[in-house]
Amino acid sequence: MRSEHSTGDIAKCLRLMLYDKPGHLARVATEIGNQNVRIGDIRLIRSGRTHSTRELVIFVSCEDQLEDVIDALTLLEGVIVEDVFDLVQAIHKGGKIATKSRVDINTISDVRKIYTPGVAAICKDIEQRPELAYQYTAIPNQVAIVTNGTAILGLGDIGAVAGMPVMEGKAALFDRLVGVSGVPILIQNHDPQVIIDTVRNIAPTFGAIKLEDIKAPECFEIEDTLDGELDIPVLHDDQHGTAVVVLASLLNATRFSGLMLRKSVVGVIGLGAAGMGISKLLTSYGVSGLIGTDLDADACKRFESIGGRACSLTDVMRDSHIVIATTGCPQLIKPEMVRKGSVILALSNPNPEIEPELAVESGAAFAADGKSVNNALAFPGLFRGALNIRATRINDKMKIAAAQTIAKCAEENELVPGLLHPEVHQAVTAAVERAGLESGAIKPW
Ligand SMILES: NC(=O)c1ccc[n+]([C@@H]2O[C@H](COP(=O)([O-])OP(=O)(O)OC[C@H]3O[C@@H](n4cnc5c(N)ncnc54)[C@H](O)[C@@H]3O)[C@@H](O)[C@H]2O)c1
Ligand SMILES: O=C(O)C[C@H](O)C(=O)O
Ligand SMILES: [Mg+2]
Repeated sequence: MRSEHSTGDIAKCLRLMLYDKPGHLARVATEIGNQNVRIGDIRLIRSGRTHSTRELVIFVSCEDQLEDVIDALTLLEGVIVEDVFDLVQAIHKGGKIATKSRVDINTISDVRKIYTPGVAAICKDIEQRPELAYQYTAIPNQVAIVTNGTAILGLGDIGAVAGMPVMEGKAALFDRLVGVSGVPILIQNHDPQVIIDTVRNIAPTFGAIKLEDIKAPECFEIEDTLDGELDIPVLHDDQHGTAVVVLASLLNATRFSGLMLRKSVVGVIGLGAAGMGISKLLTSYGVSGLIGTDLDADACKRFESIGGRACSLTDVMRDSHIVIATTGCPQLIKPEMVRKGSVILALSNPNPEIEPELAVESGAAFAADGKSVNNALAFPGLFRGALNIRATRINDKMKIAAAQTIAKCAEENELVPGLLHPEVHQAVTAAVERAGLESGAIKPW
């Protein structure tokens, strides 16, 4: 019987002991399908004489649906549900990152070279010529990922420690995609001055600073002050990484739909960190028809100070060719609000303001959510490129070059390429290096 639940994206793993005879696995799969549940990987764990054990990944929408699947399987002859576990929890056990040695330590002579007394000579060399730290330490490849936990995804102020899994995720992507060592720094404090002082004091450890999930308006003061004071790049990913990937997707969306981006009315819903970062980069790119809305009057004022026009949510939805939502409010955009032929980027994570499929069913020409239009397409190459040329900052020319490159890497009819596209991060790195060198974003040594 078909379940009343929708198909979901919570990944669970079932460990099943099954009769090992032809067709039995198919019956199990059919029963799971009858519950409106998709199946992912299937792995053979143990093969016995009469029974085998398999692990099946399934995607459910809620715990009740999982219970329905288990109940249905339990009723099938020759099926024993041995275990059920949550794949997301499983992958987080022990954390996702670690600091590892890059050198072999096999003999005591190795120890004397990498550690005391040999290391002292390197320390003295760096004392004499500080720039040698860029040759003889990990500093130029390390990026601090700094949060105070005030805007973790769209979950709000859940605290810095609760945000650690996101910071570890960003660090894991840094390593995997561009070989940068990302180091989470959790600062449990709301006072912008404390964040500024802390980051300034630890900055010598790093080649760059990535601010993450710090809410508006504090994020603006923190970034502006640190950017002015430090001679390494300081970039708030939620503002600028997001802006780059939005610009990339709009370059493609307007190409596909025949709109002219610079002449389009772009409506921004949610004028916090992401909304303002996006608005500033679009303005710098030459978009002049920016309208926007926020529940907070000060956020609207800030938007107007950069040339946007604040109005109501209804006005934004009615008047915009392109709508970009960054509010953290799932389902804020109702189907009846969607303007025919518009482009809708509902970017809040973990859940968008409107599901892209629903937006398209409701008349949008293109729609995407924050899982695909995600700043992880931008930040690895932005930082890798800046570190490679020892840039002192990541300027708008570098951001626009990154966006144009991401847009070019997309396949026909894709707004942006997949995150694991083999070339995108290398291509963005090269574009950022070029734009940084051409625009003088480097410090003379
Ligand atoms: N896809 C991506 O790459 C990406 C990147 C950054 C942020 N985001 C998402 O964007 C959302 C916001 O993040 P942020 O860092 O900008 O947070 P933020 O707290 O700085 O800003 C959120 C803003 O939305 C406004 N807002 C809240 N509810 C609203 C409503 N109903 N109508 C109008 N405005 C409303 C708030 O007043 C605030 O100004 C989060 O869900 C986050 O996951 C996505
Ligand atoms: O973390 C993400 O997936 C993107 C972005 O930085 C966000 O805060 O939502
Ligand atoms: Mg973020």
